[in-house]
Amino acid sequence: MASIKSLPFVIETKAESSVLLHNEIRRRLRFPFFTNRRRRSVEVSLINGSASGYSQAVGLCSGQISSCTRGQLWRVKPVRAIRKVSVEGEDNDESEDALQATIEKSKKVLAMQRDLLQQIAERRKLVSSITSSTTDLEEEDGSFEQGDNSLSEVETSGNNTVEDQNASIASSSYDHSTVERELETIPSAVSRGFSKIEKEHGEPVPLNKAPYEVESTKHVNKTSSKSEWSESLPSFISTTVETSTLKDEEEHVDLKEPSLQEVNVGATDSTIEDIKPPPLAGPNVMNIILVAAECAPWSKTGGLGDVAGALPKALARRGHRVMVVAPRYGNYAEPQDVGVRKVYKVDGQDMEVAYFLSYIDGVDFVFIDSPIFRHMENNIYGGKREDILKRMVLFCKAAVEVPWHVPCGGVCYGDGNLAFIANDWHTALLPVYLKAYYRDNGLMIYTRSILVIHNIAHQGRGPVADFSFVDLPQHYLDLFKLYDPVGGEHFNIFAAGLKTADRVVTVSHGYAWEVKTVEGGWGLHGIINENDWKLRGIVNGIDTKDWNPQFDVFLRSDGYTNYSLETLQTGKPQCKAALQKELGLPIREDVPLIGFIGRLDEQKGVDLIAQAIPWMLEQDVQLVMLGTGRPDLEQMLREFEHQHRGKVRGWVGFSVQTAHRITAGADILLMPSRFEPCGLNQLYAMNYGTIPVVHAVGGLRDTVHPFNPYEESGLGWTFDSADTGKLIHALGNCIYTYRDYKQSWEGIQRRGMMQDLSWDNAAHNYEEVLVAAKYQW
Ligand SMILES: Nc1ncnc2c1ncn2[C@@H]1O[C@H](COP(=O)(O)OP(=O)(O)O[C@H]2O[C@H](CO)[C@@H](O)[C@H](O)[C@H]2O)[C@@H](O)[C@H]1O
Repeated sequence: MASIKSLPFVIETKAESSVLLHNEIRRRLRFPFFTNRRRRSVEVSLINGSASGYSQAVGLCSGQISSCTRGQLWRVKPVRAIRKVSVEGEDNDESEDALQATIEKSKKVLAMQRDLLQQIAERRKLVSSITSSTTDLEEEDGSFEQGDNSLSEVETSGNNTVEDQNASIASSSYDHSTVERELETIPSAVSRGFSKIEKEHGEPVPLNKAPYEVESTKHVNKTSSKSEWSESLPSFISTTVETSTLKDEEEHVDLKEPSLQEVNVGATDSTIEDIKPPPLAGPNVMNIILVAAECAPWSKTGGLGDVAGALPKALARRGHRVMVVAPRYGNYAEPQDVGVRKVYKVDGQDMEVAYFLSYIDGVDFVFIDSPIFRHMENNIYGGKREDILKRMVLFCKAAVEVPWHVPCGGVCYGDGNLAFIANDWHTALLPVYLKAYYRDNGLMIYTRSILVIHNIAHQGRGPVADFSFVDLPQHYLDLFKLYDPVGGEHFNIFAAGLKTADRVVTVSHGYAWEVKTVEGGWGLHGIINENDWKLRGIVNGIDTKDWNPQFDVFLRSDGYTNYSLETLQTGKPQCKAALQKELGLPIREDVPLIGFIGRLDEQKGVDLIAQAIPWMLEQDVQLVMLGTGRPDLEQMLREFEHQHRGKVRGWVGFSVQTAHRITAGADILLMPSRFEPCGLNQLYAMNYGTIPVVHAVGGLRDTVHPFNPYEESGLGWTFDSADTGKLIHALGNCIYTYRDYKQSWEGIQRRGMMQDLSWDNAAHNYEEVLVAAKYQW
């Protein structure tokens, strides 16, 4: 059986009209689903005559071509393979040239169609998201603060699946005339297909798993299934033991999930196949597993949680099969126990893990459950050094094997065409385990690992003796050993991860440069420079659904309001008044309200704000600071508030709702970070029409272009060194513009809000890195 999915082809024919052409094609290609309903499986049009006397037609084939013999496929040449296919009975340069010209022409036409489709799909996405947000508005009453790991929030996201499918039609290359029809029918077609499978198999089969993907995954899974080689497992892997009381996971699949055959039958349902557009990632489609110690909205201490919650969805929108693996710190409402149990050895002790799964917005969210993670959501990186280390060891050991053990939509990911994305030192052991336990032993040989640096200041350092915790062959010790003047000779997990990962990404271009310097590399600059060839900076995006003033669920009560570019002039002042009221500050529209949100530590430059406060108090401004962290800085916040109640609020705590409300209600966001790998708050701020004043480092320099009053360009104010005087200078200019140059101010706001800050660009760049890793040996 030859299978071609939405593949452009060129066919040569003597048919003189499109009716005859269609008839000929129907005769030549026997389509199993070529019924009236699926007539558009083949779209063809006559293009021109060729030297051989044949006419040429270009078209798109989006069905499965079955039972094709060479004879039946005579003169049908997939465009991509055109150079390789020799046409029987014809070896003519001239006709090859003509054919080539036709291909080029058809490519251009297809590209134009794709652009058009993209525009249509984006508009439809916008319309449907506005509709869904209106619905949400009526239904929504949840809050992150109570029941933080909000079911309501996640359910809201879950609703987007259909929209996302709809949006990704952008990449479809159907005939233009069919586009409108396609778009009209998609939502209902999707939901029909979805509910049909759900009904048949009890559990939804993810829509992004096309039949051929399921089939190939099945194959991968079969060929790389652990059970096939478990007889000869090296001793260090055999620490993975299944508990005797538990069912084999294959049995579990049989009982709870549809069988592979059933999945195939269901998934090849013509309705679903009909609406499945080709993935944006094209032939680069991969299985991707992002592994992180936190993942919003379930767990979050900072930007890493936001990234783990949002980047995977953008990768899934490109057509990849994507999973996130995070520890299960609490009793999350949505993820369900998949019934699989495994045991891993950590520091000589057997530890059992369970897996909880939830499929949201095209992503499989898998949570690893173990007593050592439970109730740690407010203390993810807390406790004794050895205890943190043990948690990360267990997490990484279990995460590497998730693609073998956790059936998602009925089918495990398997280890072919697979890449892990590990994040920061907490999961930097994953690339090391992947190499030491598996690839060094001929297992998972097609699996790759990317390590993302979100913050190199935290490295998982300890005494060299800590090596005993990570349970690796002795010759791996050198990977972890690092000497620097501060720590002396020590054990360094980030160092080992950076050396072992196939590729390294950091979260902005500026920071990619900084980590190679003595000042920015925090002792790891040497290793990073040695591995410069595999380092790339990719600026973070933002979740434009969660962090969007138009849809923000935290702006729907207490006097706040949703607003957009069109309603900026009324909506934002309303949010400002609501914030002033909520915090007990004088409600004044004319006073510049300055916000700060972030961890209270050295990195965020809170001390610079502290030094600037006497100056600020001389101005007619209000200052609101939200953060947790170093006890002395927390105390400082409380004292500021206590001493200057009419002007300053210092909110010590972690409140997602308050963070959203400050972002909406403030006029100015202050980020005097000493270093900032990317920074998300300035991106959120710009999306809300709040003007950032930042120290131009790392991602802040990449993303906040300074205001130029002569050209009326730029997005905020920057200062070039972590110095209180410079901060005051920049903030002073900002306040001056706020007061005296209203039009310029509005221009900055509007430019900020009009940027495309979504994850889509970043996801495309990550894809390039993943593909580079895939083909690297
Ligand atoms: N008290 C509080 N209450 C509620 N919410 C709070 C809060 N304190 C912080 N937050 C939230 O946590 C996130 C912080 O993200 P950042 O990117 O600014 O910093 P962080 O240093 O944690 O991340 C690291 O990783 C990210 C992701 O790559 C990089 O952008 C960054 O530069 C790097 O330091 C934001 O969503 C913010 O609103």
